Amino acid sequence: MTRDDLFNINAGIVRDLVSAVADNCPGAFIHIISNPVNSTVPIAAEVLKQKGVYDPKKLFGVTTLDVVRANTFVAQRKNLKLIDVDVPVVGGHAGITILPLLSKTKPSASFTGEEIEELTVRIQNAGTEVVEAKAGAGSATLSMAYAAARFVESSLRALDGDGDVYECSFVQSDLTELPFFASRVKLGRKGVEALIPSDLQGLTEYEQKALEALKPELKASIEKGIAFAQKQTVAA
Ligand SMILES: NC(=O)C1=CN([C@@H]2O[C@H](COP(=O)(O)OP(=O)(O)OC[C@H]3O[C@@H](n4cnc5c(N)ncnc54)[C@H](O)[C@@H]3O)[C@@H](O)[C@H]2O)C=CC1
Ligand SMILES: O=C([O-])CC(=O)C(=O)O
Repeated sequence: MTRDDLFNINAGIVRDLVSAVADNCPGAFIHIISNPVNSTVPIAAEVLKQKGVYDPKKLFGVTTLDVVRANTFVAQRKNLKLIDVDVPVVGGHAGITILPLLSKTKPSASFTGEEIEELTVRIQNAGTEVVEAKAGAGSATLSMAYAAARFVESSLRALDGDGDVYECSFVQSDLTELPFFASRVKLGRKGVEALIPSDLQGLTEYEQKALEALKPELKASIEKGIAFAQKQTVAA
């Protein structure tokens, strides 16, 4: 089962839950973790638009687990302290749409071409690895909970006025030609305060190619979500 197979079940669940959020707490930060995130976030956006309460700064797809995995695998490979490692992961949250930018790893680390290929594929497939290992009994559970807790805590710090909160998230974006894109964002009291474009500048040839390669799949997933939501009329 892929994240996209979950579309038929989760699209309706996300539509209904977000519709309830729109009615009851329209100003809330909304964190969408249900898969396929690449489609469920656009569904949520459409529902909120239909309800007249869409604030793109407050709608987030939770891709934190991709960063957690990237940091972990890089720390293991390079014998670094996990707490020090930070790898931005951009694009989306499925297969090749997950693009770890290893050249932007902090602290700076060098990788052979082979290591880049191996780590990139491992990070992209880590969720599927767990889904297959559990064979129908669900997906990554504890690591998802950890990632969700981290993102929520960051959101709470931002709401509390901390001026130094950055996370990667799948949000409405103008960093590429796609309407939604995961990148590092600065969080503030009102939600997304700024998208951070610098991670996408000065990419290696490998990353640039991977970025172009992921766009058609990500675009199709976004459009699938929008089409689903536009076919339905949410009760006003
Ligand atoms: N974004 C991310 O990093 C990750 C996302 N996921 C996604 O999180 C979701 C949950 O995954 P698991 O916990 O493994 O699934 P699961 O099948 O173990 O749990 C799903 C839960 O949702 C409940 N549920 C079903 N219909 C519902 C409804 N209409 N309203 C409210 N709750 C409902 C079920 O009772 C069940 O407790 C999946 O969509 C999965 O793909 C999982 C791992 C990582
Ligand atoms: O692959 C899945 O359905 C679960 C998931 O999103 C992840 O573990 O990243």
